[in-house]
Amino acid sequence: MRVTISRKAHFNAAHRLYRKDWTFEQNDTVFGKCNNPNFHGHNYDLIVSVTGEIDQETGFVMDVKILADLIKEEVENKFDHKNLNVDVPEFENLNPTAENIVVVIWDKLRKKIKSEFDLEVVLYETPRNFVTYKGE
Ligand SMILES: Nc1nc2c(c(=O)[nH]1)N=C([C@H](O)[C@H](O)COP(=O)(O)OP(=O)(O)OP(=O)(O)O)CN2
Ligand SMILES: [Zn+2]
Repeated sequence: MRVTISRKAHFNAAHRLYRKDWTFEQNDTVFGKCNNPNFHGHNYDLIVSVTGEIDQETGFVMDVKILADLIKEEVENKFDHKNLNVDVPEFENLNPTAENIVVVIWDKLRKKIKSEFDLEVVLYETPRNFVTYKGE
């Protein structure tokens, strides 16, 4: 019997969507206002879901406090109030789109969560735009 537990989290970050190897005009055509050289920000919301068997002794799939601390350490402390392009090494040469951000977050968490658990991350870039990654 596999059950999913989920934890919501939040971070605020700035970014610019562009490719360093394209001209400003090329970037403007593809990324529009998101190519603003002065960056812009989002209030990102995150839902991290872990699926696994219920431990018969504890009744937990995983202690949600452990999951919350992990998200704080691996995501919030590294991304909150940061400029993703400038401050976060993973995006030095990777465009910080919602798609790329969710994969970076999933990779960070996957390394810290036991392989017996499935992991899914949903990232809201705006209240209406969100992406999902589960390692497939
Ligand atoms: N596939 C993607 N498309 C877009 C991404 C992305 O990460 N993946 N990102 C952006 C920009 O980051 C942009 O800043 C999004 O903001 P905005 O267009 O203002 O967001 P909304 O759609 O929620 O705003 P509306 O008011 O509904 O226009 C763009 N595209
Ligand atoms: Zn944006």
